[in-house]
Amino acid sequence: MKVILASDHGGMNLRKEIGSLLEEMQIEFEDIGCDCEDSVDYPDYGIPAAERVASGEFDKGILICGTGIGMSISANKVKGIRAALVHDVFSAKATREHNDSNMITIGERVIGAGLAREIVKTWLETDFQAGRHANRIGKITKYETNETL
Ligand SMILES: O=C(CO)[C@H](O)[C@H](O)[C@H](O)COP(=O)(O)O
Repeated sequence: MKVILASDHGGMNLRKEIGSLLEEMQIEFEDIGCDCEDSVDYPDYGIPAAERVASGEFDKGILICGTGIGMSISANKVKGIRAALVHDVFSAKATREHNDSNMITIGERVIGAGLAREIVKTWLETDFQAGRHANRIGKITKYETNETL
């Protein structure tokens, strides 16, 4: 599995923590920044990361900003991306099983590093259940490709 990791200035510390987790889990990943002391704009990191997941270069992506919301909005503008904003372990599992989310977004200003690590670990280790959930994702994909439902 190949993972891309990005944040704005509001998510930089948690991004480094999640990078350490990925190393511990021996998961291949690329950290595209930011390397910012100053303020940056989350779409400048979230959209390029999402494009690289949508293209198939990476299997999954993890995006962090202050709340996770800006990154979620940005990533979900990219066709083929299902970015889930998650701040609890139950949702981390459910969004893999039900939504086949290919990106997760987290807010460094919302939860602590310990919970964020549990969330990411659960999210990476949970498989999509397909079945009825695949039909629902198929409808989203159809809408994205301008087909009628
Ligand atoms: O997009 C966000 C809010 O939905 C992110 O949390 C950003 O990190 C945040 O807006 C940055 O805020 P700042 O006051 O510029 O540090």
